[in-house]
Amino acid sequence: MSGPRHRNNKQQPAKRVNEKQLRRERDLKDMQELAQQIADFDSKGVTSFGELPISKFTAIGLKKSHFTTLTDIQKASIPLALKGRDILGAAKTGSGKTLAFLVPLLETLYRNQWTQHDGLGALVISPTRELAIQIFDVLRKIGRAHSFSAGLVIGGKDVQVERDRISRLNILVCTPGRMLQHMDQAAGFEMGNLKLLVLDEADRILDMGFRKTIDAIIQHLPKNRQTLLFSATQTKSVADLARLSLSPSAAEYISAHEAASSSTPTNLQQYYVITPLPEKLDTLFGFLKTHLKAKILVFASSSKQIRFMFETFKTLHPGIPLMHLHGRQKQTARIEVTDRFAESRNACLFCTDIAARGLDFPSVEWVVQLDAPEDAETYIHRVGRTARFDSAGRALLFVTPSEEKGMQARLEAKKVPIEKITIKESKKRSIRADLQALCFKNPETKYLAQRAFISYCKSIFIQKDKTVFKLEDLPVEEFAESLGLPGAPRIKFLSSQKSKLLKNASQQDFSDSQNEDASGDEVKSNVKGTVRTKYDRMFERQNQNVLSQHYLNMVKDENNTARNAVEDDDDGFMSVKRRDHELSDSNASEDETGQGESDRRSVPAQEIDGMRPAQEIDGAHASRRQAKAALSKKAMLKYKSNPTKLLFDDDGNPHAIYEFENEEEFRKHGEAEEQKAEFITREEQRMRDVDVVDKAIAKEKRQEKKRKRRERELLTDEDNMSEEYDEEESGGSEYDDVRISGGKRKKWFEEEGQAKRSKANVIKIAQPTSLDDLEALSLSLLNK
Ligand SMILES: Nc1ncnc2c1ncn2[C@@H]1O[C@H](COP(=O)(O)OP(=O)(O)OP(=O)(O)O)[C@@H](O)[C@H]1O
Repeated sequence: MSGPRHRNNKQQPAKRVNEKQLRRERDLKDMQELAQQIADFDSKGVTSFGELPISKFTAIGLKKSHFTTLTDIQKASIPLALKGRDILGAAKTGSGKTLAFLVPLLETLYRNQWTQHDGLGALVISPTRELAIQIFDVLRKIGRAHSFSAGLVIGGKDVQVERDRISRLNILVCTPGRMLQHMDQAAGFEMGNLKLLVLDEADRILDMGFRKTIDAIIQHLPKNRQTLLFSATQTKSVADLARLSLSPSAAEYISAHEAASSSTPTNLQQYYVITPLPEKLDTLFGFLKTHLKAKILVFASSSKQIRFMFETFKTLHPGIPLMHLHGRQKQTARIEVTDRFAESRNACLFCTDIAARGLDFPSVEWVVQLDAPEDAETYIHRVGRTARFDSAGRALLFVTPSEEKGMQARLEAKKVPIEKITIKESKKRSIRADLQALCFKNPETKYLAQRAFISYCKSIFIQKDKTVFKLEDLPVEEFAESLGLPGAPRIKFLSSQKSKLLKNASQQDFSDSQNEDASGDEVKSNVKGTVRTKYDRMFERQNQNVLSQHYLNMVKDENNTARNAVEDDDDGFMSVKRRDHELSDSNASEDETGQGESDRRSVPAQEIDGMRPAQEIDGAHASRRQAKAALSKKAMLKYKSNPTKLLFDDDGNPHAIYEFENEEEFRKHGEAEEQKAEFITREEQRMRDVDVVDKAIAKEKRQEKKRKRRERELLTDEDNMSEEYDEEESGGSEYDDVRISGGKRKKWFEEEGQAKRSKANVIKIAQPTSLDDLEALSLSLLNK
């Protein structure tokens, strides 16, 4: 080894120690200065991040991410949070709450000189995976100059891999369920040092669905931490705050827009339209057809409806790229869809409420709520996916006639300015016949339609607000028809709690009782996973050649995917029994409730338009198991005599099998085998003839329907053409929306009363040119 090198080696560590020492002293000095600046800081008149007493590392991250000016909630909450106060922050959707908690988070760890060896310093909890991912992305951007380690704990990934990394991280962004799993299972996962807890969408996290999980997580956390709660619809519940060890008197309640006249963004235009349930899909399809260049989010109440709409609309090609997002998808699919929609310029995303909160998709123009939200808070979050930060947006809510009054009152009470509109007849598209054809051709589609039907009914059944959502008002037969089904599937409400209620109560009492009853979540968990219908079993069988691989994958996906706590689940809650076709499978004749078809008939059930709440089989004292045993097929056999085979004649009268002819007479006609062959040929021919006649009748009916539809369209087109022309002449309206070639704007909907006004006292008649036209004209005049 050479001398000089040896000398260098000795000098370098000493120099390094010196440098480290100097840096530490410098950092300490910076930190003390920063602490002093924070203590002295007066937030009045502050407008930019540059004026805040924050570290240069956070300042670099903010600058590189192009954040310079503070939003209202950031101005109001960041200075207080930097001083170490607990915050309950409420501000409109899209107003920048994420930075309002992420900036103080980074600063807290920085001022505490947090290192890898200090373990977990900050925990951010989000109600959905998508939102957690988004928060994590923002954290990475603005925290890029810091040296903290951060991780995302959201499920859908290998637990072991997460577990190995989790204990080395300083910041975690998580969803409640997965976080608790790690807390309970990861040995050496220490949270005793935690300095800061953030609950984004706090009201959602603290509500029924997550209550137990959050309580369990909080038990693992130290009490002397700082807590920040943010949401567009904030909780002020003292009980909630006590659970988080927040004292309402000590915590700062910041409502950035409390004095505002509306609780939704000012640059958001909001409309509602009364749409009877059976017309919803037609109306939506018409809407999409007239907004092909827009970026649209469509909310429905369950993943089954989303899947049905997505699969069928995809086949019907409205002309806009379609995507779907719900909690039953695999995590990779969810991420892929979210990214794809974020990047799209024009697309329609069908989604459940997993996309209702916090998601920051750029440039969404329309939020359409196909199904009314469960409450005004959910409405506010859903519409908040558009008109974010300083951009504009529009929202359209579909309400059924029976929901209108209640929903309007709820929204008014929450300061939501919403305007009623009606849809122009000419812009409606009926897809009912197409859906019927799809269901008829494709058992998978029919199955999806049935599931969509059930889950919609269930969503109404479990709604807490019974003044808005009335199960008994659902036009079930028409609704089923609108989905392409030949009849309404019968639905049984299987919860024993409900059936006990039913036994003693009238239908009205039953509805009322739901208000006091446990939440939907509890209803779900009572019976979750316990009931499979014969159809479920049929579709699960792998050798079913009616099933495509595509459908099998869908079923598999459904079973494999980790269930999101926010998501719907009608498995085990209601069962479906198709009226239109029975399966001969002997297994299939009994569903998992133990009630076969005959038994079901013996149950005195109250039937509401196709929906049957089931009652306990044998009075209050018989247990389900006893009832099941008593009614099992085997048990029933002993009451039956030997079976007698019957034949039915053409008039439907039963005859014993040998009643028609004795053996001697029979043999006179020739050899049995020959007679059999003859009989088969004859019957086959007969079937073919009948088939030809049936097909001809069906074709005739179809043509007749088509002809009538064309006539109707012709008439309304004529009518609307002149109507549109009138509107154009009169200067159009603020709702003008769709540009057609040649620069003329077409309207998809019109103001309340507009249609009536323009049609009043005038019957516009197109010049009849053919016999068909004449017939259509006389029809229309008769109808006026
Ligand atoms: N100070 C700022 N300057 C510029 N853009 C900002 C600023 N703060 C936030 N934004 C942008 O505004 C949009 C909305 O922000 P953010 O997602 O934090 O809103 P939010 O209040 O959390 O909304 P929600 O209630 O829906 O969760 C984002 O695209 C974000 O990048």
